[in-house]
Amino acid sequence: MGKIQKVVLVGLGAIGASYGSKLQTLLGQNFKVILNQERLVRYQNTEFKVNGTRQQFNYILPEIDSDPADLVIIATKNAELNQAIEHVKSHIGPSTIILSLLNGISSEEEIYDATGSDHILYSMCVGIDALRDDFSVRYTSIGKICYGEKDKSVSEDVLAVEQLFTEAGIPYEISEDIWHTIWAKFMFNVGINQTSAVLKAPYGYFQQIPALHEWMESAMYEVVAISKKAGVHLTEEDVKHYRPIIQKLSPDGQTSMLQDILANRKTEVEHFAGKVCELGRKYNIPTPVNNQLFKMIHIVEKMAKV
Ligand SMILES: NC(=O)C1=CN([C@@H]2O[C@H](COP(=O)(O)OP(=O)(O)OC[C@H]3O[C@@H](n4cnc5c(N)ncnc54)[C@H](OP(=O)(O)O)[C@@H]3O)[C@@H](O)[C@H]2O)C=CC1
Ligand SMILES: CC(C)(CO)C(=O)C(=O)O
Repeated sequence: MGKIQKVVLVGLGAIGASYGSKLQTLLGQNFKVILNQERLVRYQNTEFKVNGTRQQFNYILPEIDSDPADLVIIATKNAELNQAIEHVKSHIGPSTIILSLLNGISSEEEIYDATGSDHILYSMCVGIDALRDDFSVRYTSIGKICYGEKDKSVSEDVLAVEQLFTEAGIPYEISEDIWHTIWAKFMFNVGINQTSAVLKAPYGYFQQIPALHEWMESAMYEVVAISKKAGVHLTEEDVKHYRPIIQKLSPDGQTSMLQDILANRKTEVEHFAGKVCELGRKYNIPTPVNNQLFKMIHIVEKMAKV
């Protein structure tokens, strides 16, 4: 892969719009956002703002016939991933790099199953406190995108993405062991996203209330136990690594799962507690905290519909 010139994004939400606005500024017409017909009507008639600045995104329909993109970025929620893959498929050629910014530990495998692509870089973003309110996205910290090859090689694809992110001003880190990094992030989401969603607690409460912090970490330690059986070997150090990161987040900021609850959207609980409980059963490891969180979040989702 030479220089990345054409980028396609699917998922213009909190994450997609935050990083996408930087790519839009760098690439102009060579940065496209895929929307299906129903979304196109909604988005075309509305101003889209990131941190208060109007964005002129170039929207295209999934079925538009075009040359493959150099890079496809997927930034939907997990529940929308299958549909998003269908929407971008016609933009994926034999050398198109694919980057999935979704939380959880399964999106890259799902993308591989659906596309058979050999150019999927494993990735995730951290430290970003983006908030979405319909067509307005705001963040105080853009965090960084961590990515890499699952086999830890520094491939041409890795270097091409590095050049793009540098030119676009997107903070990034080429992870030495991206699979470990993704699992560590998964552990963090299992803790903070789920407890924040149940208590409707923005980050400020996690910064100030030790008992809440402890409850969050009790959910994370269940992931640590499972990771050892799964060959990833998270440790207490991985849990502690997130403590200063929480302190730096905006006190009013909300996890993506809390944002989903407040906006009456389906959450990603199946990909967090759901996955932990599934792996706990597989490896015979008790997961009482996540069992409760799984039930509670489903109840909270149902309460929104009553
Ligand atoms: N928000 C955050 O701070 C963080 C989120 N994450 C992770 O990043 C991922 C994305 O989260 P987030 O940005 O918060 O999610 P959002 O819900 O804000 O954004 C998802 C976007 O995808 C769009 N979308 C869904 N399906 C399609 C489709 N088929 N075609 C085109 N667009 C589609 C949605 O459009 P519409 O609204 O029109 O339905 C929405 O704009 C999640 O896995 C989350 O866990 C990771 C780190 C931080
Ligand atoms: C790490 C955190 C909590 C914010 O970047 C996140 O991944 C999310 O909100 O889903």
